[in-house]
Amino acid sequence: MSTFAILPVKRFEEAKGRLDPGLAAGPRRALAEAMYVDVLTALRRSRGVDRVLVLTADPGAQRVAEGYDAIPLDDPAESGQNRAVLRGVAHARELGATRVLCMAGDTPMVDPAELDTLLGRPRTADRYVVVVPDRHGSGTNALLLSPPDVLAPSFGVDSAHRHQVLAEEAGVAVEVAEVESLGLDVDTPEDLEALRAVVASRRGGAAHTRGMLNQLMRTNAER
Ligand SMILES: Nc1nc2c(ncn2[C@@H]2O[C@H](COP(=O)(O)OP(=O)(O)OP(=O)(O)O)[C@@H](O)[C@H]2O)c(=O)[nH]1
Ligand SMILES: C=C(OP(=O)(O)O)C(=O)O
Repeated sequence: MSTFAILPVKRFEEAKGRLDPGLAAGPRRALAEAMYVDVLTALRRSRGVDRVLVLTADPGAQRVAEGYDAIPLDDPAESGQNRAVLRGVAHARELGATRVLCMAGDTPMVDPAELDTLLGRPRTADRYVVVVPDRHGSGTNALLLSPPDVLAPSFGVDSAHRHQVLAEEAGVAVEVAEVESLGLDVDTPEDLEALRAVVASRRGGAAHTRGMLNQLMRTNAER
């Protein structure tokens, strides 16, 4: 079995638009980059992930991917998460992947040990879909596909339910797996407050995001 992680990353200067105007453009960009590096770090530390494909048109994100032994793939179209993920899935199949873990770059708390538990869980079927919902139970923060083309990812509003319906319509076993460290994706100001709270409540995890938020607090305090 060969598990590839597929990580789509929007250009940092275009990312996290829903955090505007609460967070200025500079900190928004820095947050997007810090969260990406934390997700990439967790993927590289996960024993269950064999390779990481990063789909991005951002030159900085491409360079960081290489530094983490991930494979950067350009995304000239920049036509949304689903199209980017589909390109990554196709490339993963060419490289021999037998399943793919479709991730997002805005889940900085992700814990590699929890990824290993998710990926290592014995499954009787060869063809299956695992949906990891967000903390509201409506979004999809990770999608495990075996084989990689078992289902066309359909990220977006209410995607957790949609992915389950698509799997059922395809006659494929589907599992909804809550993963505590994958519950929080940072899209809205409310998500950002939740992130600040969870970072403050723990000593470890999300090192780059933690550092960026601490720097932001210091900068604001100096004003
Ligand atoms: N490569 C690539 N990644 C994308 C694209 N659109 C979104 N993503 C990534 O897909 C994941 C989920 O996207 P969103 O939650 O919508 O992130 P976002 O677009 O920065 O947030 P908003 O600007 O608020 O929509 C994140 O990792 C994004 O970086 C795209 O067109 N190309
Ligand atoms: C992409 C998704 O949501 P968001 O845009 O809120 O990250 C999703 O949950 O499928």
